[in-house]
Amino acid sequence: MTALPTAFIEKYQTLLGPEAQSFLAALQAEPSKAYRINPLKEQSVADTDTAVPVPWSRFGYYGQIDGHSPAHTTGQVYSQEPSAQLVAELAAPKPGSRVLDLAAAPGGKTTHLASFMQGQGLLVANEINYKRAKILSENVERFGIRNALVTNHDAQTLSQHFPGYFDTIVLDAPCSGEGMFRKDPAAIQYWHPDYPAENARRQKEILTDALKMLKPGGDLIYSTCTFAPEEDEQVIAWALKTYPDLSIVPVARPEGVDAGRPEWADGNPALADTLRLFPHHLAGEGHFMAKLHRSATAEIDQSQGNVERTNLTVEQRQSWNALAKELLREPLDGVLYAFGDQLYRLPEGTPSLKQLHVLRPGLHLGTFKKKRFEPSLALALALPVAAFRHQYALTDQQWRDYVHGDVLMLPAQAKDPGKGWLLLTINGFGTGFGKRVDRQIKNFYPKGLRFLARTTEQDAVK
Ligand SMILES: C[S@@+](CC[C@H](N)C(=O)[O-])C[C@H]1O[C@@H](n2cnc3c(N)ncnc32)[C@H](O)[C@@H]1O
Repeated sequence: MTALPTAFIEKYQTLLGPEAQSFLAALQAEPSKAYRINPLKEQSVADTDTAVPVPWSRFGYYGQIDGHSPAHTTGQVYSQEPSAQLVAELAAPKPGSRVLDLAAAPGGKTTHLASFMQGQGLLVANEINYKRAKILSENVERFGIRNALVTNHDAQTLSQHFPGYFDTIVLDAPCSGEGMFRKDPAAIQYWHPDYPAENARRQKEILTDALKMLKPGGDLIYSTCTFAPEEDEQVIAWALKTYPDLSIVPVARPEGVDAGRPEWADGNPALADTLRLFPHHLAGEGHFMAKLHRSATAEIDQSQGNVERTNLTVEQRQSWNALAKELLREPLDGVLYAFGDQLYRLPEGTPSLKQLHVLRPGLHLGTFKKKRFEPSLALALALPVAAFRHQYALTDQQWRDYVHGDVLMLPAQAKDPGKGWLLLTINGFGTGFGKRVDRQIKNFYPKGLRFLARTTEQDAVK
């Protein structure tokens, strides 16, 4: 591991006293790996190790996920280090509520929040950086999330669209990343003594904009993956002083999780209700989090909440209806919305999308082509397998061929899966679409996602 900066070591020796030695030693140890299973999928995960649960996470287990495995590609699991798994647990949004994940890429908290929402309500997953927003959007698709808008805005611009709108906001703020030191040695290179203070300035700006979007009576979870008091207790102390309608919600502290340190900020005893996760006290990389509540009587600007309506032409509706009849056992309800040649089903109560930079407005249904409609991968990943009329279960080798982009041949002895569009499954989970023509199954796995999946034997001789 890259050596820790001397100024960093000295800072934590001063803050932690005799405890610093075990903290600094923990930063030299191997990182903890974990993942969450996806409750939006209907079955339990057969090929992952669920022996050791992450104690504070409803869906979390210790262990490493192969990013090229069927379990990962079909969205049954999401890799996320253990301490980060407490953030969405504090939020635990209700199905049907309005939720914002303001700094969302690559999607750890978004996928976790969606796990609580069960496809009901509106989840806005926003990311300022376009490239990262695209990765976020892919992860939303892979996880089978039906009720998310993925947007690409800075916090200030977003706040103008959604005044006083959200019941729950998660601000997993950009930070100095001291809790990333074990996982990503590059984070050590970025660090310098003024880095936490620089980050704190930006965090206060983003938090100011985030709070403009929080309803009276709503909750905001602020979190960082750093240990620096400037970015943790001191930001919350500043927020409590600046916004008298905010208070810290006391939350149960799981074993191994530390209380926040009032003495590292302005001494406000309420700061002891924030949470610190240290790698020398639990198996996780490190995090800080605070659950803030805005009083129900707070007076702030609130959005009028115009709802977006369908914008389909008659031809587009006919084209989708024809495909839906062939593909699905039951019609899909909800507001259909065309974005250029792409068709989406909006999350319930989606506000006006005008002037919003949206990468994914809800569930992607597919693409209008000349005189036909092509279903999307998102549809295969989001709906239960039983929703599709015709399915074909791939063997492991066929699945490797499929994700590689090859045309598949129906074996002579195979049971007739039907003609036309087929949902292809692996281990009982939808993995994409194929189109059956005679004994061939044409491959519709998106070109940008294709990869070479190795067999376990190939991995063994690697
Ligand atoms: C800690 S990461 C988020 C990790 C994510 N929540 C997850 O769990 O996968 C912080 C994110 O904030 C974004 N960011 C940076 N500056 C921002 C700003 N001014 N407003 C909003 N987001 C910002 C970064 O691009 C980065 O993706």
